[in-house]
Amino acid sequence: MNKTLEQILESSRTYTSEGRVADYIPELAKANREEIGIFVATAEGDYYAGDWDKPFTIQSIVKPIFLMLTAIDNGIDFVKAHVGVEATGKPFNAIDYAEPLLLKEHINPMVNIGAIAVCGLVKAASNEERFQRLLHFTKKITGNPQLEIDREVYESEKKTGNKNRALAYLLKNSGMIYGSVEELLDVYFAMCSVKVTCKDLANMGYLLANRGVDRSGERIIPREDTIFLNAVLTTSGMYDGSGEFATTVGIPAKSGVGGGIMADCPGRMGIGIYSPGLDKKGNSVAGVKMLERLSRELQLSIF
Ligand SMILES: NC(=O)CC[C@H](N)C(=O)O
Repeated sequence: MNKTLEQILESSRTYTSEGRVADYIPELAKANREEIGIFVATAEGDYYAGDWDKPFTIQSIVKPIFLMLTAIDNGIDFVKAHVGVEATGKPFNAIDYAEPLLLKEHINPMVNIGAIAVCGLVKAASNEERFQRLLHFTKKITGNPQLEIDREVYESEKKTGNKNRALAYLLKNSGMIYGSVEELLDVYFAMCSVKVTCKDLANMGYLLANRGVDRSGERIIPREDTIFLNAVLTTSGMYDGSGEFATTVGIPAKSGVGGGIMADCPGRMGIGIYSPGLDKKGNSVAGVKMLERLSRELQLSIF
């Protein structure tokens, strides 16, 4: 299996030069687009190749974590009463929500506006507690108690994240954020800046693949929440590239503008990917290529 991963990685390496690193968060522009890594976590063991241990910020892959903890805290019916599950077909940071569309059923939790809303539904007495709970939960589902925030990326996004600020105020105006907007954005920016590796993402994917039970046998997420989450990831985890990704790879996955992709093949494996060169939609170019090849090689598509 390590040999297969090595081959897939090497044959996808040329695609690293096709992508562009994200620069709308200035600190992310420092990423080296030649880096490329893959990690696969299975019940039998771990397999990896390339820069699987290079840290990068989790960015949008935190969106399923918001959704997971909110679902655990409040139940799926509560979540569905606050946000929708239909793919928007729009870029992840779209702001062109006509007023009639600013209703919960049009707010998808895998794009920025919905993720900010869902972040605010995580149970906590204060936003500081909300952040601590989310970080603790992220450590648990990645199996990595050392996770920390990349302060530079956090400050960089906090300083320049005015579009997210605008989205959050739209939510506030529509009654979808309850407390302080700025404090909630702070939680959102800080959680997008958690530093992870391919291994951390693969462990998170493994948990989803294994219906919420980790490798030590401990149940971390209720089974029905993993089914809900995998369905949402399959239909909207790759932003407005989700349909194409379903046809070429065919497994639940979530990408982030840091260059990471977390994917899982239910019943089989969790996968963590890293390569920071992105396509126009914000998905890792070489990362998607590796997943296409892995899916073909191991017949991963769930369809
Ligand atoms: N697509 C992404 O990874 C977006 C996350 C990023 N922190 C943002 O809000 O813009």
